[in-house]
Amino acid sequence: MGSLLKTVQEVALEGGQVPEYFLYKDGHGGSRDVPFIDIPVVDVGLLATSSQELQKLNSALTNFGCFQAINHGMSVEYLNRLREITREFFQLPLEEKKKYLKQENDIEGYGNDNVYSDQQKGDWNDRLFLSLYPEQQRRLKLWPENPKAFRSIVHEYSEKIKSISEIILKAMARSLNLEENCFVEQYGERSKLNGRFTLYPKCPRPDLIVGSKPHGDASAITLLLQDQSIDGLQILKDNQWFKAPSIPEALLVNVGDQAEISSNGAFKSAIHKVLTNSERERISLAVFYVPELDKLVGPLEGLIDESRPKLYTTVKNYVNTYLQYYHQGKKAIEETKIQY
Ligand SMILES: O=C(O)CCC(=O)C(=O)O
Ligand SMILES: [Fe+2]
Repeated sequence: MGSLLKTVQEVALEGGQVPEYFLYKDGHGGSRDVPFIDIPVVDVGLLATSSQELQKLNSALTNFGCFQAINHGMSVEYLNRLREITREFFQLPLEEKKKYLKQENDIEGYGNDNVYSDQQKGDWNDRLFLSLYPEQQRRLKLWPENPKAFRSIVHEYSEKIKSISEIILKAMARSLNLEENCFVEQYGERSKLNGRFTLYPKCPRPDLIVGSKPHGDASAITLLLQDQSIDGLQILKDNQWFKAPSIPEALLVNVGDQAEISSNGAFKSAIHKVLTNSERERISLAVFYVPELDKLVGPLEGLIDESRPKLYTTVKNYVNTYLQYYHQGKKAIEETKIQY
């Protein structure tokens, strides 16, 4: 077992028979033939002053588990530059990318899924996973020196995402009538940002192969920069799959399992998946806001009362728990729910 020996990009380039490891039974690649969903658009610049915008945020996170964040202080040209740099990294020769190869049983670096069992099915993507923040925790050896601007632009993006996520977490608290620092304090001053740059190569059998399996994120919140031209991301709402639109100037922000837990279920971790495409490759850049490892994350006091008891147990280092369950095909969030 261990890591896949080849990258998905290599498998895609070789052509021929796709390894069994990627193939689901008929139709399990998911259907493209589903409607788009109108995910609410929230103006981040208005969250501090407009109660209407705050209400919109609350309703989006309650009903969809996500929103499209606009007016966050980054121009579309800047976001396109990040998309470009992501694409450029994956276009480098394999030998160059392999300098940043993820070691077995590590999660940081360039690679794809660790293989834990014979039953496991592979996601059709390669990625570069990097710890972005706090700065002292960066493993610069795994940060590409090519494209040349990679390190500086990703450094700058980390700082921007740090401040945007704090604005959002504070607004989330206020939208629940809580003191604005409730979430950020629970997650800790040294909460982490992890970046996941992903490439979904062209896929020969989109009907049988999945880009990313259905999942909720293990983060508190995730800020996702989607490919500006290729769709593929789908969101589950009321037990139905919908296509998530990509808005060039927006970040798609979703609730992860840990904000569902802290909000005592007021906000729902958005279940999502990614389809594959035979025509064009797709990239994305997800940044996960993850609490400090030794912080206790549980339903906030102000959200527990007689009519709404504590619905989740308090967790610590949830990402670890999440991964253990994930590889057994189970959902960690389900295991944290308290049954009354
Ligand atoms: O590629 C995407 O659009 C989504 C990626 C994702 O869900 C993840 O990295 O957790
Ligand atoms: Fe995700």
